Amino acid sequence: MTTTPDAHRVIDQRIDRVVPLTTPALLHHHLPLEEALAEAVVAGRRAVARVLDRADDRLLVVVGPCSVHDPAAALEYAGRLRQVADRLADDLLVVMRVYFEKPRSTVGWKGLINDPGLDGSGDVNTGLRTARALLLDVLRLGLPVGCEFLDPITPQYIADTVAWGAIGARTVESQVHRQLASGLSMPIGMKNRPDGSIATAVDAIRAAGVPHVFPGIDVSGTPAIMHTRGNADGHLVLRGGGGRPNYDAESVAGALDLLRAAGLPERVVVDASHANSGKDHRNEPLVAADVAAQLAAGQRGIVGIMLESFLQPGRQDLDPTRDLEYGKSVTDACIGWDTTAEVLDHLAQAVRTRRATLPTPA
Ligand SMILES: O=C[C@H](O)[C@H](O)COP(=O)(O)O
Ligand SMILES: C=C(OP(=O)(O)O)C(=O)O
Repeated sequence: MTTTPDAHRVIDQRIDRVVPLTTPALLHHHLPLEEALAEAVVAGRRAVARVLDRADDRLLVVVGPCSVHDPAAALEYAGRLRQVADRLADDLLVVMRVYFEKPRSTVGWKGLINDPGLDGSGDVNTGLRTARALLLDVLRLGLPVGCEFLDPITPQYIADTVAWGAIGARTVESQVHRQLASGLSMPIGMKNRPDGSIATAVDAIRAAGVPHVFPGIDVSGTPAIMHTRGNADGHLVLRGGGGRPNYDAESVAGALDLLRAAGLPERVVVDASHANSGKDHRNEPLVAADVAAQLAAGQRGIVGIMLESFLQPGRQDLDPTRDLEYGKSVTDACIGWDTTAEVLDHLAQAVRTRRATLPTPA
């Protein structure tokens, strides 16, 4: 006769502690997306899709800190960005990078949702609340927001505020993330893999473009079988990799060829940071200048650029023995505010030059 094994000896043997997680619905109840903001999100998503489709000849610019660790500094940044975004709105569609989930190569701080205390205490409930509150504040300032979706259940808590999303280089090959992208409501950028493989991101765009069925949670937090429609707004983000950049004209042309061969729209967003900058923020303006030159020379396949930028240039380590410098990244190094404004002006000028040399899109 078989006996039921003692559950305590077989279940959760490596789980130290289980803490109840708030539901998406409860978080939405406490921090609702007001009607005017919902309209702004819908308008933001539509505007991004139009730029991706080249129905709008502006350049999508996803710009902001590598990660948010201090909501006050992020909001100050948003206030400054809003002014520049308004000034350059004829040429640039500015979306603020408001990133709360950090995929790590090995280990490291995993972002504000995972660890809002920056100390490993892992208070995810506070993280989700802080993240959503900041997203609403940025929307109230009048900026669309972009973020990376890393954890497959996080989107139910925040995705209603997001106009542009990314699947990162480390997860672009994951079926879980491709399925997720197929059901997300906003355009999703697929990053090339850390080793530089663009084909993997092209596969991800194709996979996310069709319907999928997978287990998830609904907005009430109940386990649910999600039947998705497919995401037609998937696009490639070139971030360099395998020890070399891929923002130059030849690399861009090669990526557009791959997209064409896969029967996908020929459009790329260039990430000026990560392996394209060699993780040195001082290289970001050089990458942006190269992209600007390609735009000015008439390259219409480049529909967007990503910049890692914050109030102060550079980065700092999270060090519990020292106060953090205000407005400086605790993950990847960022360009500072003054450089950011110069780079955005330069890109806007390049868009105007491209517009002047090409027929207006239908
Ligand atoms: O964008 C941020 C980082 O590049 C990403 O989280 C990986 O960082 P890591 O290689 O330092 O872990
Ligand atoms: C982690 C990021 O980028 P990548 O996936 O390209 O490394 C990021 O943009 O924060």
